[in-house]
Amino acid sequence: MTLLEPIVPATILPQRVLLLENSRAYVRAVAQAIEHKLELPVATASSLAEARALLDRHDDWFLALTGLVLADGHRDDVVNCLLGRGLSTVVVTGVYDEGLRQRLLRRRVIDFVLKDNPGSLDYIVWLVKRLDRNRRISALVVDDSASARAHTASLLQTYGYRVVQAGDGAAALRVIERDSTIRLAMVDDAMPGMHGVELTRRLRALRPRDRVAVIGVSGRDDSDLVARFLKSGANDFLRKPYSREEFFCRVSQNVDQLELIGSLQDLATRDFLTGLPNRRHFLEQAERMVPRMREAGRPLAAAILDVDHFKRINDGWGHEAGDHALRAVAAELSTHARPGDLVARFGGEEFCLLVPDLADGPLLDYFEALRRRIEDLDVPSPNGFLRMTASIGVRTAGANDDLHRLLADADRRLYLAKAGGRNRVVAAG
Ligand SMILES: Nc1nc2c(ncn2[C@@H]2O[C@H](COP(=O)(O)OP(=O)(O)OP(=O)(O)O)[C@@H](O)[C@H]2O)c(=O)[nH]1
Repeated sequence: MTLLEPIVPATILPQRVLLLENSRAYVRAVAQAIEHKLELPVATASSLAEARALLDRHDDWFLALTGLVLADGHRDDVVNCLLGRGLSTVVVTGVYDEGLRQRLLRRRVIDFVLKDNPGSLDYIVWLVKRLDRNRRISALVVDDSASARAHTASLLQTYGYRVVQAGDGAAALRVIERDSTIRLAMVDDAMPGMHGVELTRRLRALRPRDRVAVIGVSGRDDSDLVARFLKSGANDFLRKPYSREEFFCRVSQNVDQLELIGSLQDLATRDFLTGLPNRRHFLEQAERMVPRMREAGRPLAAAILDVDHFKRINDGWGHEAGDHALRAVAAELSTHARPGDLVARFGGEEFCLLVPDLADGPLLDYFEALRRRIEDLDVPSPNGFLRMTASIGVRTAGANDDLHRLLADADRRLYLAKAGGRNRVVAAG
Protein backbone atom coordinates (compact mmCIF):
# COMPACT_ATOMS: atom_id res chain seq x y z
CA MET A 1 0.00 0.00 0.00
CA THR A 2 1.30 3.47 -0.76
CA LEU A 3 0.28 6.88 0.38
CA LEU A 4 -2.13 7.40 -2.47
CA GLU A 5 -4.47 4.94 -0.85
CA PRO A 6 -6.36 6.13 2.21
CA ILE A 7 -4.09 5.51 5.16
CA VAL A 8 -6.97 5.22 7.54
CA PRO A 9 -9.80 3.00 6.28
CA ALA A 10 -12.35 5.04 4.36
CA THR A 11 -14.38 6.84 6.98
CA ILE A 12 -16.69 9.61 5.90
CA LEU A 13 -14.99 12.80 6.97
CA PRO A 14 -16.68 16.21 6.98
CA GLN A 15 -15.81 17.95 3.72
CA ARG A 16 -17.40 21.41 3.69
CA VAL A 17 -15.21 24.52 3.75
CA LEU A 18 -16.63 27.84 4.96
CA LEU A 19 -15.23 30.91 3.28
CA LEU A 20 -16.09 34.06 5.24
CA GLU A 21 -14.89 37.26 3.59
CA ASN A 22 -16.35 40.52 2.32
CA SER A 23 -14.30 40.88 -0.87
CA ARG A 24 -16.38 39.12 -3.52
CA ALA A 25 -13.55 38.87 -6.06
CA TYR A 26 -11.26 37.21 -3.53
CA VAL A 27 -13.99 34.83 -2.37
CA ARG A 28 -14.61 33.77 -5.98
CA ALA A 29 -10.92 33.13 -6.64
CA VAL A 30 -10.40 31.08 -3.46
CA ALA A 31 -13.67 29.13 -3.78
CA GLN A 32 -12.91 28.24 -7.39
CA ALA A 33 -9.37 27.14 -6.60
CA ILE A 34 -10.51 24.90 -3.71
CA GLU A 35 -13.45 23.40 -5.60
CA HIS A 36 -11.53 22.74 -8.80
CA LYS A 37 -8.18 21.65 -7.44
CA LEU A 38 -9.31 19.82 -4.31
CA GLU A 39 -12.91 18.92 -5.11
CA LEU A 40 -14.08 20.03 -1.67
CA PRO A 41 -17.47 21.80 -1.41
CA VAL A 42 -17.17 25.47 -0.43
CA ALA A 43 -19.91 27.62 1.15
CA THR A 44 -19.37 31.37 1.14
CA ALA A 45 -20.59 34.14 3.45
CA SER A 46 -19.81 37.84 3.52
CA SER A 47 -21.11 38.58 7.03
CA LEU A 48 -21.16 36.92 10.44
CA ALA A 49 -24.97 36.66 10.27
CA GLU A 50 -24.77 34.77 6.97
CA ALA A 51 -22.01 32.56 8.37
CA ARG A 52 -24.07 31.71 11.46
CA ALA A 53 -27.06 30.78 9.30
CA LEU A 54 -24.87 28.48 7.18
CA LEU A 55 -23.26 26.90 10.23
CA ASP A 56 -26.73 26.17 11.64
CA ARG A 57 -27.91 24.66 8.37
CA HIS A 58 -25.09 22.10 7.87
CA ASP A 59 -23.12 19.95 10.26
CA ASP A 60 -20.34 18.65 8.02
CA TRP A 61 -17.81 21.48 8.35
CA PHE A 62 -14.17 20.63 7.95
CA LEU A 63 -12.55 24.06 7.95
CA ALA A 64 -13.25 27.81 8.00
CA LEU A 65 -11.18 30.37 6.10
CA THR A 66 -12.01 33.83 7.33
CA GLY A 67 -11.20 37.47 6.88
CA LEU A 68 -11.12 39.74 9.92
CA VAL A 69 -13.14 42.74 8.78
CA LEU A 70 -16.84 42.15 8.16
CA ALA A 71 -19.79 44.53 8.13
CA ASP A 72 -21.23 43.03 11.35
CA GLY A 73 -18.09 41.85 13.10
CA HIS A 74 -14.45 42.62 13.59
CA ARG A 75 -11.31 40.61 14.43
CA ASP A 76 -12.05 38.87 17.76
CA ASP A 77 -15.83 38.69 17.16
CA VAL A 78 -15.20 36.75 13.97
CA VAL A 79 -12.59 34.42 15.44
CA ASN A 80 -14.66 33.89 18.62
CA CYS A 81 -17.69 32.93 16.56
CA LEU A 82 -15.79 30.27 14.60
CA LEU A 83 -13.59 28.88 17.38
CA GLY A 84 -16.60 28.96 19.70
CA ARG A 85 -18.32 26.49 17.38
CA GLY A 86 -15.27 24.24 17.44
CA LEU A 87 -14.34 24.98 13.83
CA SER A 88 -10.77 24.60 12.61
CA THR A 89 -10.03 28.14 11.52
CA VAL A 90 -7.50 29.78 9.20
CA VAL A 91 -7.36 33.57 9.13
CA VAL A 92 -6.83 35.02 5.64
CA THR A 93 -6.49 38.77 5.89
CA GLY A 94 -5.04 41.95 4.47
CA VAL A 95 -4.50 43.25 8.02
CA TYR A 96 -0.88 42.86 9.09
CA ASP A 97 -0.51 43.27 12.80
CA GLU A 98 2.18 41.13 14.46
CA GLY A 99 0.60 41.38 17.93
CA LEU A 100 -2.76 40.26 16.55
CA ARG A 101 -1.12 37.43 14.57
CA GLN A 102 0.66 36.11 17.68
CA ARG A 103 -2.49 36.41 19.77
CA LEU A 104 -4.62 34.53 17.26
CA LEU A 105 -2.04 31.76 16.81
CA ARG A 106 -1.95 31.29 20.59
CA ARG A 107 -5.73 30.81 20.40
CA ARG A 108 -5.48 27.76 18.16
CA VAL A 109 -6.15 29.56 14.92
CA ILE A 110 -4.43 27.17 12.50
CA ASP A 111 -2.65 29.77 10.42
CA PHE A 112 -2.58 33.48 9.68
CA VAL A 113 -2.25 34.08 5.93
CA LEU A 114 -1.67 37.50 4.38
CA LYS A 115 -3.87 37.56 1.32
CA ASP A 116 -1.95 40.29 -0.48
CA ASN A 117 1.28 38.26 -0.50
CA PRO A 118 2.19 36.92 -3.93
CA GLY A 119 1.49 33.21 -3.94
CA SER A 120 -1.05 33.42 -1.11
CA LEU A 121 -3.73 31.66 -3.18
CA ASP A 122 -1.39 28.75 -3.96
CA TYR A 123 -0.45 28.60 -0.28
CA ILE A 124 -4.12 28.47 0.76
CA VAL A 125 -4.82 25.61 -1.65
CA TRP A 126 -1.77 23.73 -0.37
CA LEU A 127 -2.81 24.39 3.25
CA VAL A 128 -6.38 23.17 2.76
CA LYS A 129 -5.11 20.06 0.95
CA ARG A 130 -2.57 19.38 3.70
CA LEU A 131 -5.18 19.79 6.47
CA ASP A 132 -7.63 17.58 4.57
CA ARG A 133 -5.06 14.81 4.11
CA ASN A 134 -3.73 15.07 7.67
CA ARG A 135 -7.06 13.68 8.88
CA ARG A 136 -6.15 10.35 7.33
CA ILE A 137 -2.68 10.24 8.88
CA SER A 138 -1.74 8.78 12.26
CA ALA A 139 1.14 10.32 14.18
CA LEU A 140 3.02 8.88 17.16
CA VAL A 141 4.32 11.17 19.91
CA VAL A 142 7.04 9.67 22.12
CA ASP A 143 8.07 11.54 25.25
CA ASP A 144 8.40 10.48 28.89
CA SER A 145 7.07 13.85 30.06
CA ALA A 146 3.29 13.69 30.06
CA SER A 147 2.95 17.47 29.70
CA ALA A 148 5.41 17.71 26.77
CA ARG A 149 3.65 14.77 25.14
CA ALA A 150 0.24 16.37 25.58
CA HIS A 151 1.53 19.65 24.13
CA THR A 152 2.92 18.01 20.97
CA ALA A 153 -0.17 15.82 20.63
CA SER A 154 -2.50 18.78 20.88
CA LEU A 155 -0.49 20.72 18.25
CA LEU A 156 -0.70 17.76 15.88
CA GLN A 157 -4.43 17.46 16.54
CA THR A 158 -4.86 21.16 15.76
CA TYR A 159 -3.46 20.36 12.31
CA GLY A 160 -5.84 17.44 11.94
CA TYR A 161 -3.62 14.41 12.65
CA ARG A 162 -4.85 11.37 14.54
CA VAL A 163 -2.45 11.00 17.45
CA VAL A 164 -1.17 8.00 19.40
CA GLN A 165 1.08 8.60 22.43
CA ALA A 166 3.86 6.54 24.00
CA GLY A 167 5.71 7.28 27.26
CA ASP A 168 8.92 5.40 26.44
CA GLY A 169 10.86 3.73 23.64
CA ALA A 170 9.59 0.20 24.30
CA ALA A 171 5.94 1.34 24.20
CA ALA A 172 6.66 3.29 21.00
CA LEU A 173 8.09 0.21 19.27
CA ARG A 174 5.03 -1.79 20.30
CA VAL A 175 2.77 0.86 18.72
CA ILE A 176 4.82 0.90 15.50
CA GLU A 177 4.73 -2.90 15.28
CA ARG A 178 0.99 -3.05 15.85
CA ASP A 179 -0.24 0.00 13.97
CA SER A 180 0.70 0.12 10.30
CA THR A 181 -1.17 3.40 9.79
CA ILE A 182 1.48 5.46 11.64
CA ARG A 183 3.25 7.73 9.16
CA LEU A 184 4.92 10.25 11.46
CA ALA A 185 6.80 9.87 14.75
CA MET A 186 7.86 12.79 16.94
CA VAL A 187 10.63 11.34 19.12
CA ASP A 188 12.04 13.12 22.15
CA ASP A 189 15.65 12.24 22.92
CA ALA A 190 16.03 12.41 26.69
CA MET A 191 14.00 9.45 27.95
CA PRO A 192 14.87 6.91 30.63
CA GLY A 193 15.55 3.38 29.36
CA MET A 194 15.88 4.05 25.65
CA HIS A 195 16.97 7.40 24.27
CA GLY A 196 15.30 8.86 21.20
CA VAL A 197 18.34 8.22 19.00
CA GLU A 198 18.34 4.52 19.95
CA LEU A 199 14.57 4.32 19.49
CA THR A 200 14.95 5.84 16.00
CA ARG A 201 17.56 3.22 15.11
CA ARG A 202 15.29 0.39 16.26
CA LEU A 203 12.23 1.89 14.63
CA ARG A 204 14.09 1.93 11.32
CA ALA A 205 14.53 -1.83 11.54
CA LEU A 206 10.71 -2.02 11.46
CA ARG A 207 9.75 0.80 9.07
CA PRO A 208 11.86 2.45 6.31
CA ARG A 209 12.24 6.21 5.85
CA ASP A 210 9.73 6.30 3.00
CA ARG A 211 7.08 4.73 5.26
CA VAL A 212 7.36 6.60 8.57
CA ALA A 213 8.91 10.06 8.91
CA VAL A 214 10.78 10.39 12.20
CA ILE A 215 11.42 13.85 13.63
CA GLY A 216 13.89 13.92 16.52
CA VAL A 217 13.12 16.47 19.22
CA SER A 218 15.37 17.82 21.95
CA GLY A 219 15.93 20.91 24.07
CA ARG A 220 19.55 19.93 24.77
CA ASP A 221 22.19 22.27 23.40
CA ASP A 222 24.29 19.48 21.93
CA SER A 223 25.50 20.05 18.39
CA ASP A 224 26.27 16.32 17.87
CA LEU A 225 22.73 15.27 18.68
CA VAL A 226 21.21 16.42 15.38
CA ALA A 227 23.78 14.40 13.41
CA ARG A 228 23.23 11.35 15.64
CA PHE A 229 19.48 11.50 15.08
CA LEU A 230 19.90 11.86 11.32
CA LYS A 231 22.51 9.09 11.11
CA SER A 232 20.19 6.78 13.05
CA GLY A 233 17.51 7.27 10.43
CA ALA A 234 15.57 10.37 11.50
CA ASN A 235 14.18 12.42 8.62
CA ASP A 236 14.47 15.71 10.48
CA PHE A 237 15.15 17.40 13.81
CA LEU A 238 13.27 20.01 15.84
CA ARG A 239 14.93 21.93 18.66
CA LYS A 240 12.83 22.89 21.69
CA PRO A 241 11.45 25.42 22.30
CA TYR A 242 10.04 25.69 18.77
CA SER A 243 7.41 28.06 17.43
CA ARG A 244 4.10 26.63 16.34
CA GLU A 245 4.78 27.75 12.79
CA GLU A 246 8.17 26.04 12.65
CA PHE A 247 6.56 22.89 14.04
CA PHE A 248 3.84 22.96 11.37
CA CYS A 249 6.29 23.71 8.53
CA ARG A 250 8.68 20.89 9.47
CA VAL A 251 5.95 18.32 10.06
CA SER A 252 4.17 19.27 6.82
CA GLN A 253 7.36 19.20 4.78
CA ASN A 254 8.17 15.70 5.97
CA VAL A 255 4.66 14.41 5.36
CA ASP A 256 4.59 16.09 1.90
CA GLN A 257 7.82 14.27 1.09
CA LEU A 258 6.42 10.90 2.17
CA GLU A 259 3.41 11.48 -0.06
CA LEU A 260 5.59 12.46 -2.99
CA ILE A 261 7.59 9.26 -2.64
CA GLY A 262 4.30 7.37 -2.34
CA SER A 263 2.96 8.90 -5.54
CA LEU A 264 6.19 8.19 -7.40
CA GLN A 265 6.03 4.59 -6.24
CA ASP A 266 2.44 4.50 -7.41
CA LEU A 267 3.37 5.84 -10.83
CA ALA A 268 5.92 3.07 -11.18
CA THR A 269 3.82 0.20 -9.90
CA ARG A 270 0.15 0.98 -10.63
CA ASP A 271 -1.94 0.87 -13.74
CA PHE A 272 -3.18 4.39 -14.36
CA LEU A 273 -6.73 3.53 -15.49
CA THR A 274 -7.74 0.99 -12.85
CA GLY A 275 -5.35 1.63 -9.95
CA LEU A 276 -4.46 -2.08 -9.90
CA PRO A 277 -0.81 -3.14 -9.80
CA ASN A 278 0.67 -3.06 -13.31
CA ARG A 279 2.28 -5.87 -15.28
CA ARG A 280 5.82 -5.02 -14.18
CA HIS A 281 4.90 -4.93 -10.50
CA PHE A 282 2.97 -8.18 -10.84
CA LEU A 283 5.90 -9.94 -12.50
CA GLU A 284 8.35 -8.69 -9.86
CA GLN A 285 6.14 -9.93 -7.03
CA ALA A 286 5.24 -13.17 -8.77
CA GLU A 287 8.91 -14.02 -9.47
CA ARG A 288 9.42 -14.07 -5.70
CA MET A 289 6.13 -15.73 -4.81
CA VAL A 290 6.41 -18.77 -7.09
CA PRO A 291 9.64 -20.26 -5.59
CA ARG A 292 8.56 -19.29 -2.07
CA MET A 293 5.32 -21.24 -2.36
CA ARG A 294 7.08 -24.18 -4.01
CA GLU A 295 9.69 -24.41 -1.23
CA ALA A 296 6.93 -24.21 1.39
CA GLY A 297 5.00 -26.98 -0.41
CA ARG A 298 1.93 -24.73 -0.68
CA PRO A 299 -0.41 -24.79 -3.70
CA LEU A 300 -0.36 -21.86 -6.12
CA ALA A 301 -2.35 -21.07 -9.25
CA ALA A 302 -1.89 -18.48 -11.99
CA ALA A 303 -4.81 -17.22 -14.05
CA ILE A 304 -5.35 -14.84 -16.95
CA LEU A 305 -8.75 -13.21 -17.33
CA ASP A 306 -9.82 -11.48 -20.53
CA VAL A 307 -13.06 -9.55 -21.05
CA ASP A 308 -15.03 -11.09 -23.93
CA HIS A 309 -15.60 -9.14 -27.15
CA PHE A 310 -14.29 -6.02 -25.55
CA LYS A 311 -13.82 -4.41 -28.94
CA ARG A 312 -17.61 -4.57 -29.40
CA ILE A 313 -18.06 -2.76 -26.07
CA ASN A 314 -15.77 0.03 -27.23
CA ASP A 315 -17.35 0.16 -30.68
CA GLY A 316 -20.95 -0.01 -29.42
CA TRP A 317 -20.79 2.03 -26.23
CA GLY A 318 -17.78 4.28 -26.80
CA HIS A 319 -14.24 4.21 -25.47
CA GLU A 320 -15.16 6.04 -22.26
CA ALA A 321 -17.79 3.43 -21.38
CA GLY A 322 -15.11 0.82 -22.17
CA ASP A 323 -12.85 2.49 -19.61
CA HIS A 324 -15.67 2.41 -17.04
CA ALA A 325 -16.15 -1.28 -17.74
CA LEU A 326 -12.44 -1.97 -17.18
CA ARG A 327 -12.54 -0.07 -13.89
CA ALA A 328 -15.61 -2.04 -12.83
CA VAL A 329 -13.87 -5.35 -13.64
CA ALA A 330 -10.79 -4.19 -11.70
CA ALA A 331 -12.97 -3.31 -8.71
CA GLU A 332 -14.62 -6.77 -8.81
CA LEU A 333 -11.21 -8.42 -8.97
CA SER A 334 -9.98 -6.40 -6.00
CA THR A 335 -13.06 -7.22 -3.93
CA HIS A 336 -12.98 -10.87 -4.87
CA ALA A 337 -9.26 -11.29 -4.09
CA ARG A 338 -8.37 -12.53 -0.63
CA PRO A 339 -5.45 -11.07 1.36
CA GLY A 340 -2.35 -12.64 -0.17
CA ASP A 341 -3.77 -12.96 -3.70
CA LEU A 342 -1.92 -10.99 -6.34
CA VAL A 343 -4.04 -9.17 -8.92
CA ALA A 344 -2.89 -6.95 -11.79
CA ARG A 345 -4.00 -5.41 -15.03
CA PHE A 346 -1.72 -6.91 -17.65
CA GLY A 347 -2.76 -4.49 -20.38
CA GLY A 348 -5.85 -3.78 -22.50
CA GLU A 349 -8.75 -5.89 -21.24
CA GLU A 350 -6.50 -8.58 -19.79
CA PHE A 351 -5.97 -9.17 -16.06
CA CYS A 352 -3.75 -11.61 -14.22
CA LEU A 353 -4.03 -13.33 -10.85
CA LEU A 354 -1.74 -15.39 -8.64
CA VAL A 355 -3.75 -17.31 -6.05
CA PRO A 356 -2.03 -19.20 -3.22
CA ASP A 357 -3.35 -21.99 -0.97
CA LEU A 358 -6.28 -23.13 -3.14
CA ALA A 359 -6.43 -26.28 -5.27
CA ASP A 360 -8.92 -28.54 -7.06
CA GLY A 361 -12.61 -27.88 -6.26
CA PRO A 362 -12.11 -24.77 -4.07
CA LEU A 363 -9.80 -23.26 -6.71
CA LEU A 364 -12.38 -23.79 -9.46
CA ASP A 365 -15.11 -22.40 -7.20
CA TYR A 366 -12.98 -19.29 -6.66
CA PHE A 367 -12.68 -18.60 -10.40
CA GLU A 368 -16.27 -19.61 -11.18
CA ALA A 369 -17.45 -17.12 -8.55
CA LEU A 370 -15.23 -14.46 -10.12
CA ARG A 371 -16.59 -15.21 -13.60
CA ARG A 372 -20.17 -14.89 -12.26
CA ARG A 373 -19.39 -11.60 -10.53
CA ILE A 374 -18.35 -10.12 -13.86
CA GLU A 375 -21.36 -11.63 -15.64
CA ASP A 376 -23.63 -10.05 -13.01
CA LEU A 377 -22.08 -6.58 -13.25
CA ASP A 378 -24.24 -3.67 -14.38
CA VAL A 379 -21.97 -0.83 -15.42
CA PRO A 380 -23.90 2.45 -15.64
CA SER A 381 -23.34 4.49 -18.81
CA PRO A 382 -25.25 7.37 -20.43
CA ASN A 383 -26.89 4.84 -22.78
CA GLY A 384 -28.04 2.39 -20.10
CA PHE A 385 -26.41 -0.43 -18.19
CA LEU A 386 -23.53 -2.16 -19.89
CA ARG A 387 -23.04 -5.90 -19.31
CA MET A 388 -20.14 -8.16 -20.15
CA THR A 389 -18.59 -11.56 -19.61
CA ALA A 390 -15.02 -12.79 -19.22
CA SER A 391 -13.02 -15.90 -20.02
CA ILE A 392 -10.44 -17.25 -17.60
CA GLY A 393 -7.49 -19.62 -18.13
CA VAL A 394 -6.09 -21.23 -14.96
CA ARG A 395 -2.90 -23.20 -14.38
CA THR A 396 -1.96 -24.83 -11.05
CA ALA A 397 1.79 -24.89 -10.27
CA GLY A 398 3.57 -28.23 -10.32
CA ALA A 399 6.88 -29.07 -8.62
CA ASN A 400 9.06 -27.87 -11.53
CA ASP A 401 7.08 -24.97 -12.92
CA ASP A 402 8.47 -21.48 -13.11
CA LEU A 403 6.42 -18.31 -13.55
CA HIS A 404 6.94 -18.28 -17.30
CA ARG A 405 5.49 -21.80 -17.64
CA LEU A 406 2.49 -20.95 -15.46
CA LEU A 407 1.61 -17.82 -17.41
CA ALA A 408 2.15 -19.45 -20.81
CA ASP A 409 -0.20 -22.31 -19.89
CA ALA A 410 -2.80 -20.01 -18.30
CA ASP A 411 -2.74 -18.00 -21.53
CA ARG A 412 -3.18 -21.12 -23.68
CA ARG A 413 -6.16 -22.18 -21.56
CA LEU A 414 -7.63 -18.70 -21.82
CA TYR A 415 -7.71 -19.18 -25.58
CA LEU A 416 -9.30 -22.58 -25.13
CA ALA A 417 -11.98 -20.81 -23.09
CA LYS A 418 -12.46 -18.27 -25.90
CA ALA A 419 -12.57 -20.98 -28.54
CA GLY A 420 -15.03 -23.00 -26.42
CA GLY A 421 -17.60 -20.16 -26.49
CA ARG A 422 -16.24 -17.59 -23.96
CA ASN A 423 -17.71 -16.75 -20.51
CA ARG A 424 -16.05 -19.79 -18.97
CA VAL A 425 -13.17 -21.01 -16.82
CA VAL A 426 -10.72 -23.52 -18.31
CA ALA A 427 -8.27 -25.16 -15.90
CA ALA A 428 -7.13 -28.17 -17.92
CA GLY A 429 -5.84 -29.02 -21.38
N1 LIG B 1 -11.72 1.54 -23.53
C1 LIG B 1 -10.53 0.94 -23.59
N2 LIG B 1 -10.30 0.01 -24.53
C2 LIG B 1 -9.10 -0.61 -24.55
C3 LIG B 1 -8.10 -0.30 -23.63
N3 LIG B 1 -7.02 -1.07 -23.90
C4 LIG B 1 -7.36 -1.84 -24.98
N4 LIG B 1 -8.61 -1.57 -25.37
C5 LIG B 1 -9.39 -2.15 -26.49
O1 LIG B 1 -9.67 -3.49 -26.21
C6 LIG B 1 -10.02 -4.15 -27.44
C7 LIG B 1 -9.45 -5.55 -27.43
O2 LIG B 1 -9.98 -6.19 -28.53
P1 LIG B 1 -9.52 -7.65 -29.01
O3 LIG B 1 -8.11 -7.94 -28.52
O4 LIG B 1 -9.75 -7.71 -30.47
O5 LIG B 1 -10.41 -8.67 -28.28
P2 LIG B 1 -11.94 -8.69 -27.90
O6 LIG B 1 -12.76 -7.77 -28.72
O7 LIG B 1 -12.02 -8.50 -26.41
O8 LIG B 1 -12.36 -10.15 -28.24
P3 LIG B 1 -12.02 -11.51 -27.51
O9 LIG B 1 -10.87 -11.28 -26.59
O10 LIG B 1 -11.68 -12.43 -28.62
O11 LIG B 1 -13.25 -11.92 -26.78
C8 LIG B 1 -9.44 -3.27 -28.55
O12 LIG B 1 -10.53 -2.66 -29.22
C9 LIG B 1 -8.63 -2.20 -27.79
O13 LIG B 1 -8.68 -0.95 -28.46
C10 LIG B 1 -8.37 0.71 -22.65
O14 LIG B 1 -7.54 1.06 -21.79
N5 LIG B 1 -9.59 1.30 -22.66
